[in-house]
Amino acid sequence: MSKQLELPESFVRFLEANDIDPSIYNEGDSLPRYVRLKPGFEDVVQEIESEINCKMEQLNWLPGFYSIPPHVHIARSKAYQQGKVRERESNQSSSILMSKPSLIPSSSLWDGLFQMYGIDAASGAAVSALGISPGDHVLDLCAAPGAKLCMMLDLLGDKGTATGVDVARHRLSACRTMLQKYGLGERSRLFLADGTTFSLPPTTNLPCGSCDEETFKQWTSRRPYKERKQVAKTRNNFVLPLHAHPEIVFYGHNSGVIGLPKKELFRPLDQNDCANRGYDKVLVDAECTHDGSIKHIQKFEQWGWTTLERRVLDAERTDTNLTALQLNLLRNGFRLLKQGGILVYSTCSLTHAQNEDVVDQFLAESSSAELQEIEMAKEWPCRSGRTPKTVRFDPSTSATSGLFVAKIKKMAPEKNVL
Ligand SMILES: C[S@@+](CC[C@H](N)C(=O)[O-])C[C@H]1O[C@@H](n2cnc3c(N)ncnc32)[C@H](O)[C@@H]1O
Repeated sequence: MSKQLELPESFVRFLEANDIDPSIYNEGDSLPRYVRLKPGFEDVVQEIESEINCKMEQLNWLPGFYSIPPHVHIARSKAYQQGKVRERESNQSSSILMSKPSLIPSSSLWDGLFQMYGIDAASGAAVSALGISPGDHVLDLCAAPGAKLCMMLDLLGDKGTATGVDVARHRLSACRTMLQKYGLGERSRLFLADGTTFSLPPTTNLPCGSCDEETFKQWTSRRPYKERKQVAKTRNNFVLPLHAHPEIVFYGHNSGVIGLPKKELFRPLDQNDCANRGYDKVLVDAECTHDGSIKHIQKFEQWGWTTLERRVLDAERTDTNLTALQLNLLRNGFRLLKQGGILVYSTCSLTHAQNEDVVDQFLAESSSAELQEIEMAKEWPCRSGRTPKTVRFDPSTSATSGLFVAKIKKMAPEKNVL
């Protein structure tokens, strides 16, 4: 039976003000968990099932995704932990690993288990809406901790690049760890930067510096003394100070960074250049109040409801700031998009203020932005948002976490009619 959550009065008031039914938070225990398998690993489902000791139900509406019972925590499962030990002791690769040798990062044998990702199906749908093809240059403007970025990289395969941006250093470090853990770092770059002002193009050009210019060498976690000093100075700033320059915190071998002159990487895109040299796909998975993420809200029972008041409601109280941030992230993400490129705006809030209102305001001011029908959404367990063509995953009907998704295309700028 689902557990009744004792929501604090202030949160209930927030829900009422935003027309959100508080009873959705009682569903948390019955919502399934979702996992995604790296492409090419579909044939090892049975082996993984016996590892985690439960059945994985394939989703017929989202390739590569499976639901598992709510109580199964993959990372904490006995099978998972024993799997590690067994591999270490016997020093032999399991059949899971043996079956796809080319896809497996070489760091350690039991990394094979890391070809399975914990990611909600609604989040997977938002990434699918981008329609990523191998060879695209993709930008994730609010990337950390990185579950969606990993999926974007898997969709790119061995062509194209992914650039992840986030304003929180500790979250971006977790994102870097995740990319490395899953062996996905090769084509990615991570920047600690403000997504509302980030302006660096994808590194699609060949290095063009003269020999005496300082160029990027192979990425190493060891930073030069000058950089370490700089980082130490800002260590207590969990979030990047306003107007700070972007800092590159990771780049992979095939991300286009190695061999590039340092000043070249940090040369911003010219306003007029974006349409040609911008990104093919941009995800703006904006900072929000997270009220649609039932499991996230449930966690405050352990963390303490005062933490919820601080993290969720304070953010909401500074309402204009949060929605202004979302609008500015959307504006900048769209600016960095190539002509013909696709942007997806998503949040895990169920409020109209952070979703339809933001998108409507953006569309009203951007003549080259066109809201697109998400064709594949016809198969998704979602419903239309208040703005036609946008979609919403409602936890009570979709059996996923709550999510709003809007897909926007950059059209040719309208000619001035005299
Ligand atoms: C909803 S989370 C993103 C989740 C992520 N897309 C994923 O799939 O793991 C929102 C993120 O936005 C980041 N953020 C907040 N303000 C930002 C800004 N101005 N620029 C870039 N990132 C920002 C937060 O640090 C947070 O990591």
